Amino acid sequence: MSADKPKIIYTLTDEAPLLATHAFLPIVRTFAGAAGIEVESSDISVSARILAAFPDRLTEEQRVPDTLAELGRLTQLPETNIIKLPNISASVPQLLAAIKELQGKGYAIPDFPDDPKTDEERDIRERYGKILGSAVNPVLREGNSDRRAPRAVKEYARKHPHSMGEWSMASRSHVAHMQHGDFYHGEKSMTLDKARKIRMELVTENGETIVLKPEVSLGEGDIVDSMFMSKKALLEFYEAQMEDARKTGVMFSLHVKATMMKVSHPIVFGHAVKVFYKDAFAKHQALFDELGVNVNNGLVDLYDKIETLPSTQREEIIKDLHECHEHRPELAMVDSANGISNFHSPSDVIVDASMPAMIRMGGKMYGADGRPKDAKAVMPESTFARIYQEIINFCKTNGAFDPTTMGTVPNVGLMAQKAEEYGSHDKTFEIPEEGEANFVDADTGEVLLTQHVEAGDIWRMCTVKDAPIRDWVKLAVTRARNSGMPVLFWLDPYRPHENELIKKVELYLQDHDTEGLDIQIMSQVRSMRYTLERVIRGLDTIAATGNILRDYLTDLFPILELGTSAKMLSVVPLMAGGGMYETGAGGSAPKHVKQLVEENHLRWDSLGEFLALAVSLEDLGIKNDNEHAKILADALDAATGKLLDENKNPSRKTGELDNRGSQYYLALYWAQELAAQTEDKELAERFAPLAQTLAENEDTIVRELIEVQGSPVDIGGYYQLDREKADSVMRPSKTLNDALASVQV
Ligand SMILES: NC(=O)C1=CN([C@@H]2O[C@H](COP(=O)(O)OP(=O)(O)OC[C@H]3O[C@@H](n4cnc5c(N)ncnc54)[C@H](OP(=O)(O)O)[C@@H]3O)[C@@H](O)[C@H]2O)C=CC1
Ligand SMILES: O=C(O)CCC(=O)C(=O)O
Ligand SMILES: [Mg+2]
Repeated sequence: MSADKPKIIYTLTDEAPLLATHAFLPIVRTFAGAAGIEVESSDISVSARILAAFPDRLTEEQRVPDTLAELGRLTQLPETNIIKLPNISASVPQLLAAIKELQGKGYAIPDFPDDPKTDEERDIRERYGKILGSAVNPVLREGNSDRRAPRAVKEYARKHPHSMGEWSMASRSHVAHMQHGDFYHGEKSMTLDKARKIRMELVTENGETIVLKPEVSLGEGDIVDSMFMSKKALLEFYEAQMEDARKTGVMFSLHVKATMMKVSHPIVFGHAVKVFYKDAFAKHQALFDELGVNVNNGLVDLYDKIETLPSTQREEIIKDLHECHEHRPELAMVDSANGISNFHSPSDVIVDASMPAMIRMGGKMYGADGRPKDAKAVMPESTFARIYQEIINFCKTNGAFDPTTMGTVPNVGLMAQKAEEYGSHDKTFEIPEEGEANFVDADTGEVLLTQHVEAGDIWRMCTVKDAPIRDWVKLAVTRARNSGMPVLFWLDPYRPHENELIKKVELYLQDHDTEGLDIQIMSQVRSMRYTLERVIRGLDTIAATGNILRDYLTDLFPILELGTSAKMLSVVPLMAGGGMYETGAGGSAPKHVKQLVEENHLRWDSLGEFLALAVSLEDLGIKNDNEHAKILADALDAATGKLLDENKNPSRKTGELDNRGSQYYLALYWAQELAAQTEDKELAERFAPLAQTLAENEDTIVRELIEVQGSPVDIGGYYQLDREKADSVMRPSKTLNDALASVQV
C-alpha cells in the first residue's frame, strides 16, 4: 500500500450503527477501493475502550490498542478524514453490563469499584472513569459543529411527512426548572487577561484548604466560568414539583443528560430518586449504605444490590418502595410493558432526544398503563430548560408543526477543544463541606472567582478557548454566506458566560465581510420564539449556539422536521485542517438492536452515514486533488437523492425492506451513477458490470434480504459482537455479496 494513498478512517462503534456498518463497510470498501482510496476501520466501541484500558490484565492476544487516543492524535493532522458514527456514551449500568459481558468471554478485567477504598481500586476507578459518559466525542471533536438537513432530505420529508401528535390549548404539559440555586443563578465568568494556571480549591469554614484540581492551564482570551448547584435548593425544588404534579394529577418526568454531564447529572438524577422514595430511603438508609446502593446509577442499582438479601427482607423493601407511589405523582415510563420507569436508569431518558419525542407526541409521554399522557418535564438546570417551555407554549398556541411546510433550522455549534460542558468532566466536584470554592491563580495566589458553597453542592469549572470561538464565528458567517439564511446567535446577556461570548462574537464578526448578511444575537428564549415564528412560515434560520444547545437543537428541529435526526448531515471541520463526518445527531438506538436480535430486522436508517460519506469523499478529492474521489462523491450524492426519491429507506416493520435493503439500493444507484458518468471512462467501465448485476438481480437480492427476517438471530454479544456472526447476519444475500466481490479493486 502506498504511503500517500488517500485514506478514510471509518469508526466502528456500538449497537445499531455498528450493525449497520457490518453491512455497509464492504460496500464502501468496494467503491472506494476501485477509486484507489483506502478505508481503514478503527474500533472505538465501549468494549474496545475497556480492553484498551487494562492491557496489564489481558493476555498478549487479548490486548487491543488505544484507538481513541490514536484518533485524537490524528485530529491534529490536516490530512485526517474520519467518519464517526454514534457511539455509546456509557452510564454506569451500561458500563457494568459491558464489563460483565467481557469477563464472561474470558477477559480478566476488574470489577467496577463504585466506592474505591484502596489505591488499586482508585486506579481502576480512574481508568473506568475515562470510559464513562461522553468520553469519545470530546476527544475527537477538535472542531466546531455544522449540522443541517440537506435540501434533498428536506424535500423528502415534505413529500413523505412523518406522523405528528396533535397539540391542544388545553394541554397541561409544561417544563419545570429551578428558579434559584442552580448553575444559571450563581454563575460567574471571566475572560482571562493573560495565560494563567488555575487551581480549584475549597476553603472550608474552619480554614482548611482542600485542593480539588491542582492546575488547569488556560490561555489569554479564554473564558472560564465558576458555577454551582445548591443541593438544598435542588431537593426543595424536587419536593415542590413532585407535590405539584401529585396535586394537579399530571405525570412527573425527569430529563437530564447524565452521559454528557457525566459527573453532575447522575448526582442530579440520584437526588430525584431519593426524594421520590424518601420514606423508603429513610427507613432503610443504613442497609442501603451497607449494600453500597447508589441511585445516581438509577433505581436499577438498588434492585440489583438488594438481590443478595433474603427474600423476606427484599420483599419488604420492594413493598416500601411501592408504598411511596401512594403519596407521589404518576411517573413517566420508558417501557410500560416491563415496568421500567423514568427512574430506572439515568441513560434511558436523555434530554436531547426525549424532549423532542415528547413535543412531537403532542406533549405526551407514556404512563404505567401504556397510555400517552400530559407530563411535567422536570429539567432542574434552568440555563437551557427554558427553551423547551417556549416551544411548548408555541405549540399550545399554534398547534403541532407541519413537516410539509415548516422551515429548517440548521445549527452551527461551538464545541471544539472541549468547549463548555465537554471540558467540565474532570472539573466537577460534589462539595464535601461548607466553604468558599475558589479559582486561584496557581502562580500568584490571586483569587479569580469565588462562590460560597455548602456540603453536597455541585461545583464546576467550564472553559472555552479563544481560538474555537473565532472559528465558530467564522463557520457561522460562512454558512450564512453559502446558504443565504439568516444566522441567530442564541446568547443570553444575563448569563455571565454568554455575556463574555457576546463580546467576542461582536468583535470577531468584524474580521469578516458580513455585507448583506442577516446576523443577530438574541437571548435563548427570544431566539426560540423568533425562529419558530419563521419556521411556521416556511422560513429557514441558522442557530449558532454553544455546546449544550448544539446538542439539544440538533435533535429537536430534525425530529420535528424529518422525524429523526439520523437523516441529517453532520460535519466537524477540524481546526487543524482535517475533517470529521458524523452521522446526524441520533444515538445508537438500543431498541433497534433488540428488534434485530428478536426478529432479524434492523430499522436503523443509515442515511446520515451516506450523506457523511459523500462529504468525506468530496473533501478527500479536493484536498488530494483526487478526481476519482470527487466523482465518487458526486455519484454518491446523486444516488442518495435517488434513494430518497424512490423511498427506499428502511421500514420499521419486520418483513419489509430494512437497513440492509436500503444499503443494497444505495449500492445499486451509486454503481449506476458511476457507470453513467462521462468524466472518467475507466471508472465508468469498472462499475458498469456491477450496476448491471445489481439491477438484474434486484428481485433475488431483495428477496434474500427479506426472507431471513422474522426469527431471532445470534450476533455473539451486545457490547462486543462476534465479527463473523454479525457479518453473516448483516450480509445474508449471497447474490449481493458475490456481486460486490466481483468488482476489481
Ligand atoms: N454522536 C454520538 O456519539 C451520540 C451518541 N448517543 C448515544 O446513543 C445512546 C442512545 O441514545 P438515545 O438518546 O437514547 O437515543 P436513541 O439512539 O435511542 O435514539 C432515539 C430514537 O431515535 C430514533 N433514531 C435514532 N437514530 C436513528 C436512525 N439512524 N434511524 C432511525 N431511527 C433513529 C429511534 O426511534 P425509534 O425507536 O422510534 O425507531 C431511536 O429509538 C446513548 O448511549 C447515547 O449516549 C446519542 C446521541 C449521539
Ligand atoms: O457526546 C455525547 O455523549 C452525546 C453527543 C450527542 O448527543 C450529540 O452530539 O448530539
Ligand atoms: Mg445529541
